[in-house]
Order: sequence, then structure tokens, then C-alpha cells
Amino acid sequence: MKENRSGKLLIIDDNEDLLKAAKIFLKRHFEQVDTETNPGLLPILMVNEQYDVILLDMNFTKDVSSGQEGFYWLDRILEIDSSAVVVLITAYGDVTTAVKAIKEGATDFVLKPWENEKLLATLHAALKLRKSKIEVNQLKDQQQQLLQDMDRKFKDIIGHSASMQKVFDTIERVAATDANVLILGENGTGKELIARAIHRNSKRHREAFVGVDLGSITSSLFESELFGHKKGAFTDAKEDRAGRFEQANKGTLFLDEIGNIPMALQAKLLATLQNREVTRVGTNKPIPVNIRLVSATNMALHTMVHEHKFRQDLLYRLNTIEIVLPPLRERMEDIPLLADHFIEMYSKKYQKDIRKAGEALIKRMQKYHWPGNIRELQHSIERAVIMSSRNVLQPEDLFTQNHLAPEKQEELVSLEHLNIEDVEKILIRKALQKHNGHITRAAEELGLTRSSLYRRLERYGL
Ligand SMILES: Nc1ncnc2c1ncn2[C@@H]1O[C@H](COP(=O)(O)OP(=O)(O)OP(=O)(O)O)[C@@H](O)[C@H]1O
Repeated sequence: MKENRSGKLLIIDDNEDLLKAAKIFLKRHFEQVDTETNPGLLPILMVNEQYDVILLDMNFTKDVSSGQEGFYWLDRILEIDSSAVVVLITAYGDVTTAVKAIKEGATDFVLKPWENEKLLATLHAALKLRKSKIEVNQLKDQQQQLLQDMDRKFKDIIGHSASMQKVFDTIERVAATDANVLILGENGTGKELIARAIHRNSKRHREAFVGVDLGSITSSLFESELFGHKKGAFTDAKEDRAGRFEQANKGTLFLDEIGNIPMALQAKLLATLQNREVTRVGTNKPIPVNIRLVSATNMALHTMVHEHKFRQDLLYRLNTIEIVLPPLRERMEDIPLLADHFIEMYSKKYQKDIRKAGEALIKRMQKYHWPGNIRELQHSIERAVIMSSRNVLQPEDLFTQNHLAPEKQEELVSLEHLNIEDVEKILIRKALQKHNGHITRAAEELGLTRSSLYRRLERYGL
């Protein structure tokens, strides 16, 4: 009768006859059985294959009785993979060493010479343990994600304009359904905020909200980031890893900058969404996933479809519901509310007594074009709150600063008074201006990733 064999075993023992016999017997019961006489090869073997159970001899000839070499290799194995399951092979009558080894992290031991049936029972139990260790690790990943999510403060979504009211209305209608939502809008218009609001108001709100910024992942890592990988699937794959799809299981997956996903991967993403299962890189075993997908981009996806840069069938999967967030310059009536909101927030944070934005400042803000949208407004107010010594903010608190009047500032400074940081600032401003605050394009021009551009914007207060 054919048994459903699973589990990869590695046996390390310096007795070749024992290895041969064990392999012949165990191959009938497990998916893969590798053997090796030289424990020195353990690290390489473990990088190349993800073993479920390692059967390790405690007494190599070099140090026959004390098991010291066995202890050394046990440590090394656990160092390489802390969830490795190691079963020791010990000589008859050496139970004390075995007990000590179990205290140090081994799972179980078998006595030499062994009875095949007993060995089998021990290995099956070890395999079960391995499976639950892997599950626990996945749960830990999910938990981590949940904690990170809780750490982030949910900020109120401000917007009285008709266009924002329409957005709120759509969120209310779709949140409770499992429909995929595509959010379109320029940088800083609040796409992520809306995605979180959809999650918070959905039936999945107790589960994880997992966000992935596809704009800051190099294309070689896209696949493993989204779908996970098996240890050894590529050079840096040191451990089995669940991808974002698995981490978001039962919750919401937010794919930001979806327009950046390479054509080759679009097909895999589509298949994943259609079949509701992911296949980790380096495996061919599909894992079922249950996610609600919210995606966002500042790119013109519909145009990209016409230009054959984005698959139409994928777009139709993503945009069951489409939400278009208007740029701030098209809803200037929201500026007073937003200004009050951020002034209150930062006054509290920096313990200042700033009550509001004066009328002149509001008017001035309503004339500015805000290429970086609400993010730019938020940062400008934060800076003004820190710097101002007034109770009511005035235009000069925001608009005399370099960041909102870049054109004039740069012409005035001569290069010899600049340091590298100053030059960097100027280049960043120029790139942002040139691309109308479009972070991805500015980053591309500067040769930076989006996340490192964001880091610089934060650091320089731009
Ligand atoms: N309507 C709003 N009310 C209050 N704060 C807002 C609003 N919209 C955006 N913000 C704030 O502006 C900042 C940028 O928003 P968010 O990150 O959601 O924008 P985004 O469109 O996802 O940006 P990007 O495309 O650059 O990733 C955040 O700090 C967010 O809290």
C-alpha cells in the first residue's frame, strides 16, 4: 500500500553502513532522506535544503564517549535554524548525555542499535512538532503585523468638500462587503488612510491589515515579498517565510503603488486572486488564502492598460470598486479644517499653545497648489508649529520657509557655501518640482528608492 509520504530528513552519522540501512528503510516512509558522514557539511546542507528533522549522531569517532562534538553540532544547527527539530542518535547506556542534549534544545533521542518501528514513531512525532513550529512562526509573523498596525495611530479623515463626502459615502457602502477596492490619487492625498478606514469598517477589522509598498521593493524581491519563499529558494532565503498574502490571511491586504508591479508578476498576482491560493517561491504547493484586497496607485492605470503596461484582466479584478481621491488643490474648501486638525495635533505633540491659522494664512494656503497634497500641508504645519512663537499662525510661518518658496531660494545661494546636505536638498526640491510632487518619478530621477527619498524628505523637513 502506498503511504502519503511527507517530511525531509537528514541523517548525520559517521557509520556508513548505518546510514545505508537507515536510508533504505526510511525512504519508504518519508518524502526525502539525505545522509552525510561529515557533520562539517551541515551548514551548507541546511542552506540548500529545508530539513524537517535532522537525525544527529552524538558520538563521532573523533570524540567517542563524551558526545562533545554532538553538542557542538546541535548548537550550530539551532543557531542556523532556531526551529530545527533534531533527534539524537546515542549509544546504548548513554541516556545522561541524551537528557542533557534535550535540555539544550534537541527534540528527542533514539538509542543505537534501534528498532525500526520505534525509530519511525519517534520521527513521525518529530515531524509533527516541526509542522507546529512552522505554524507558530507564521502566527508570530501575523501577530507582529497586527502589533505594528495597532502601534500606528489612526488619524481622523478630514474632508467636508463634496468630493470627499462622496468618498466617505463609497467607503460606507463597500467596507462591509469583500469587494476589491482600487484607490486612485496623487501622492499624499490619503490613499493609505482610506484603505485603513475600509479595513476598520469591515467585518475583518479584528484581523490584520497588511500593507505593502510595491514602490519601495526591488523587482527581484516582489515575488517573495508577496507570495513568500521556501528557505534556499534564492541566495538570501535563509528561512521559510510567509509572504504578505499569507500574513494578511482573513484580514485585508493593501497593495500600495500597484502600478509598479512588473508585467511578469501581474499574471501570478491575477492567478492568486482568481484561485485564492498562493504558491511560495521555490515550492509548487498552493496554500489557500482568504484576503480582502485594497490597492492604490498614483499612476494612470487605465492609460497603462492601453499602453500594454498593465493587464486589463488584472485591472478588472482590482477595481470592482474604484475610489478617486481628489488632489488638495481641487478641494481648497477643506484647507481650514485640515489646518485646524494638524495645528491641534502638533500643538499637543510639541506642547505649544497655538490655537489656529489666521485668516491671511488660510487665504495664502488656498492659493498654493500643494503638489505634495495633504502630506505636504501636514509637514508644513508641523514645522510651523515647532518654529512659531505666535498663538495664531501667519503666512510667514509657513511661506517664508525654504520649502514653500523653493524657486527663489536656490538662485540666491552660491555653491561654495553649500555642504553635501544642502546640495542634496536642492536636488530633491528640483526633482519634486519638476515632477509635480510625484514621489516615484522624482525618486527615479534622483536614483533613489521611494523609501529612501521619503527618509530624506523627513530628515530635511521638505
Ligand atoms: N483627509 C485627511 N485627513 C487628515 N489627514 C489626512 C487626510 N488625508 C491624508 N492625510 C494625512 O496625510 C498623510 C499622507 O496620507 P497617505 O499616506 O494616506 O497618502 P497616500 O495617498 O497613501 O500617499 P502616497 O501615495 O505618497 O503613499 C498621512 O499622514 C495622512 O494621515
